[in-house]
Amino acid sequence: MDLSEIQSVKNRFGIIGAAPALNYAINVAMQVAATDLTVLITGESGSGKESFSKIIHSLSVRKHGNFIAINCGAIPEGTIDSELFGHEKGAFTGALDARKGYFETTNGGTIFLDEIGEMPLGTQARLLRVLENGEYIRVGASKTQKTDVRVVAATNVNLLDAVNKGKFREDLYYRLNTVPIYVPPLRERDEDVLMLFRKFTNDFAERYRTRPVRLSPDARQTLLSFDFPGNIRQLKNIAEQITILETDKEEPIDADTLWRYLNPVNPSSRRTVSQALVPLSLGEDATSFSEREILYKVLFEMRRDVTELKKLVREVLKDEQSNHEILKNHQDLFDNINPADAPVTETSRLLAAHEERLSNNARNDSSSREYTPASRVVDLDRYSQARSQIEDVEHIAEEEESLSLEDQEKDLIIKALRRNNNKRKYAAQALGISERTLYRKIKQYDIDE
Ligand SMILES: Nc1ncnc2c1ncn2[C@@H]1O[C@H](COP(=O)(O)OP(=O)(O)OP(=O)(O)O)[C@@H](O)[C@H]1O
Repeated sequence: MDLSEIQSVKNRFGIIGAAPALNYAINVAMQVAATDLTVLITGESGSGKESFSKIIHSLSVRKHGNFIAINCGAIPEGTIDSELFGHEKGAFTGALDARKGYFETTNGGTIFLDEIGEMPLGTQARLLRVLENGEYIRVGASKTQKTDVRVVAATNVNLLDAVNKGKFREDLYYRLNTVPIYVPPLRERDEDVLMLFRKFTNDFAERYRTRPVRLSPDARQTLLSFDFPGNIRQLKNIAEQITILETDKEEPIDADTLWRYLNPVNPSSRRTVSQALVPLSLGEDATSFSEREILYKVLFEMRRDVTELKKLVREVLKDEQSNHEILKNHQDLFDNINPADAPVTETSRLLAAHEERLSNNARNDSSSREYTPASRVVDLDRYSQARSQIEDVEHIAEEEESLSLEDQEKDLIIKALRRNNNKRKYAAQALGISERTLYRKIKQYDIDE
């Protein structure tokens, strides 16, 4: 194993970590890239499987061909055949034109089939055929076509279990598994946790124009002992939350504060570091725990946002109302205030920063706004509106509290979908869950899109 070559691949693909199991997996990917073999990447959700498919494509002779990543769990069962293999005009209701599938458009390149365990059995039969001899048939066609595509597949479920349950074809499993690559979970890469945390907090500090957080020795131990059911994706989310919410960057983050981010559902449960090693969800499988924990975290974050926002607006209202009193009693004096001399309170500074982030339009408008007593009265109207909006938010938050966890989950998903124009990919990103999980939840809760 040439460690310097492995390091250069890590640099090129932004892979952080030095755990031997990670180096081994990268080495296998580098070796297999040059061949045209089918590769199956296994590893828990969020462990970083996608980069491996890119390494394999980029270091192969197909590097100038197309690379396409498809999440099999995110495509509805009724359309996956047509997406992958294309269809003829009139093949089904709504097929107004013939359409090429990904196996046709990626001819000469690589297809990454993520969440392969979610592929319906009928599609598995078509995939096996294309893997065996490059042949496929468009939906609704009778003519066989040929393509030359390399397949890299990934799964975060045990495919042999799926084979035993009759959900996955055994012949396809062995065909895909020609070369397996195992991406280790974060808890098996102790030495990488601190390195990744530092990298993520530095990157987010740069993005949000703040200083990177530091961890106390106890907090570092807590991070090292945590299980990370959501793996690197979870660590990255936590690093982002801490960077934004822990505004006091003078002191290092202590273990209790860090624990609130690691376990927002039950923040008071941390007593000793060793307790962090105890499974948190006996009786629940790791996947459902990780999804639930992530959704809890979203809820927690929303609550915290609402609380922060309420605090902010109350402070601004207080400031503005007392200024309004002064304005009434000392109109003459106030008229003479030079805008440049006006005190800038911390809350108004925060609000301004918040406004700036929220809307470019606001930034454009602000240049035409003048700081006069009249405009401050108008501002009071704006803050009254803001107050009533906050009351609405409080009302919604109260309603949310009265909902069951399932209802809250459903509600969150509906809101995320609406906010993202029903684009599942972006809604899933906003919720911090995979597209496959989102798709399953949409079906589970029977959500209309
Ligand atoms: N070694 C790493 N260094 C830096 N970032 C990483 C590393 N591994 C993963 N990430 C980041 O973690 C996130 C999750 O990784 P990725 O999407 O590849 O996981 P996955 O195993 O494909 O998950 P899923 O099975 O849910 O699709 C991504 O934002 C990715 O950039």
